[in-house]
Amino acid sequence: MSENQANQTEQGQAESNAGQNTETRGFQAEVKQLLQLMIHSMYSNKEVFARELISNASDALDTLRFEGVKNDALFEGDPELSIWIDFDTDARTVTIGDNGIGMTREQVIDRIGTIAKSGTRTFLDSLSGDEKKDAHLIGQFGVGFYSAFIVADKVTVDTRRGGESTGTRWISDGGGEYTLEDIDKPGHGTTVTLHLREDEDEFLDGYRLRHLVRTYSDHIAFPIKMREELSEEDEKEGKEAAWAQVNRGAPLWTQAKAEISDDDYAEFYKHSCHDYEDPLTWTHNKVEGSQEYTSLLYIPKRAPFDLFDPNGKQHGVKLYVQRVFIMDDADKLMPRYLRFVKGVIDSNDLPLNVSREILQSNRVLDKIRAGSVKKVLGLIESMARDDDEPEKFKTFWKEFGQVFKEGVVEDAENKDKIAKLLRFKTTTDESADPGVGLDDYIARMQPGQEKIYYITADTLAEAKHSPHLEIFKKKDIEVLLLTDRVDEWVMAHLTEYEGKELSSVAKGALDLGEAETEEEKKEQEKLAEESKGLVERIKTALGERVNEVRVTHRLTDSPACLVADEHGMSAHLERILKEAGQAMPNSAPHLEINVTHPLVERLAEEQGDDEFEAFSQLLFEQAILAEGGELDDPATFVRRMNQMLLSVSRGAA
Ligand SMILES: Nc1ncnc2c1ncn2[C@@H]1O[C@H](COP(=O)(O)OP(=O)(O)OP(=O)(O)O)[C@@H](O)[C@H]1O
Repeated sequence: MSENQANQTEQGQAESNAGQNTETRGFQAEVKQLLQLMIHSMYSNKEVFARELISNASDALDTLRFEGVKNDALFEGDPELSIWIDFDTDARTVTIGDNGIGMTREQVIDRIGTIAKSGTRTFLDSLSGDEKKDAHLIGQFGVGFYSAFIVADKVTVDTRRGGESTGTRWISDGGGEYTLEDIDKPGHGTTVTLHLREDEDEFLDGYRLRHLVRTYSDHIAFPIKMREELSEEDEKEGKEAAWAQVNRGAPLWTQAKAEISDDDYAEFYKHSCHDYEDPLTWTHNKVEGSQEYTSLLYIPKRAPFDLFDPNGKQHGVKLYVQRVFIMDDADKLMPRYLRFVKGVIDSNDLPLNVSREILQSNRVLDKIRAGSVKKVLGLIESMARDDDEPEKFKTFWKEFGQVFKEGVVEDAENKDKIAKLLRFKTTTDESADPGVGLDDYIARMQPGQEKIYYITADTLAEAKHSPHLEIFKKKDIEVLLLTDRVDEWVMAHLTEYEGKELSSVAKGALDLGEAETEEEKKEQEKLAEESKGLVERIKTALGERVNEVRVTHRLTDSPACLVADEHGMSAHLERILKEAGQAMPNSAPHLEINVTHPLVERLAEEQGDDEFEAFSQLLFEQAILAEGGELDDPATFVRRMNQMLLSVSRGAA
């Protein structure tokens, strides 16, 4: 520890700048709310403050080391990077310091007076006030710096960015405001001083603090130093306690797997990935040969609240080169559909002064990324196969299934592997958790069935009750029920699996292949032949509203349904795109009629042209409604329906 560093543990050495430029500011409303929640709901986990503040210090050291490669002046001649922890029994304070990058005044305002994450307000509004549950939700968010207020009723941050002359002091009691003032700070970096709450004296104890560091921060890559305990004698003689390293200090991923316990892996994860819960699972690999890199990749237990926020910045996977942190821009290391993966990749092949521009298109990085994706897919596969711990895969699918599906579109190279891991609700097994896989579906296909059938809809109820499923129910053919928004998009790219075509039950002419007998096919042809006149009349009555009218064999109970073109957009997708504000050309659907249904038989007997037209329109419009669509002119539909009801009731009278 340098003298500069030691000085930083003492506050208030104001000289020329001290006390100038003082101002009081209010916290952003979200911060206030988060602080209150944190203090109340995290109390049973109050030790997290140490891990969070040490993590921040370690990140600041990482950043300095990265920026310092190009700008040596940032180190200010103090290249030995470390973190230190100290306490003062009389003042009742605990201090955590670092000689990292530090912050300018603007950065302090920006970073510890506001929450930069978008969607925070929505997140906070979703909190229930139920403490136990909220503690978990807070975990999703990442408790961060504010965890200091769990044990402190006042927090002082002294910070100076490397290369700047003036430092900044930030003080707050966690109420609604904080004050800022200029200070002279000899060493660059940050010290956070916690003025402990009344009952928190347990942290004014070297043994307790050392234990915390070893439990939670052992594998932080920088030395964490504390003053050694003095014997009574030494104390009497007024000896200065020496600083000594408390943590192991070697990055976890560089150690042999056999030496690392599950607890070590979990603690490292919580530290470096800013999570409050243990991870769901992980994979640790050392790759040697033409490429040399180590990856330690985790899948969290819970999706972050901003998983679907396009602007949401996830901590993601951090890239290190020869143990020096380079960046945590997850996009370069993981594809979007694996954006929930966290951890570390450490390459021996990239140059240390690698820039973001170089990383944009770099073959070494491309290979590392491809290798890491394979590892993650392997990890998910092993969860899916693991019959001893089925809960893990269920959790994975519940939290990340929707995002993972995007891989079918995004990652052509691994499409088949991804498809194998997809899980669906189906007509046969709606309660399967997390759902039915395509391999299981194929294994129980009906004799003669050649395709994998699916239906897309907004809700499970809508999918299950769709008239399109009637013939499938009759023939006991399983149909996948797809209700996620991404499903339409995913299925447009997943047209085949293991040589079997995937086919929408609401598109194209229905071909059940050999699942239909010759007799059934002949019967259908006969019905179609006999109904030619009726089909022609309906087509004339409906005009442009329909593309084609044909006799169906999909329906057993309903009189009619709509069908999209084989290669066209399904009505469901059209609706999604319209809702998203896209201009849609008006594509007329095909109307299929069930000529054995009493209503259609009755229609065939209708002699009056006006009545026939109104009846046909009704048939068409109820087919739109039955598949979850909206009518362009609902009032006219209601009028027609009422007229029909009246004439029926008059007829009955
Ligand atoms: N010791 C420090 N040195 C430099 N900057 C710091 C330090 N501590 C905090 N900061 C800055 O304040 C920001 C906010 O910290 P905070 O711990 O609340 O969130 P975080 O670390 O970004 O994410 P998380 O909420 O997941 O912990 C950090 O991103 C960092 O820019």
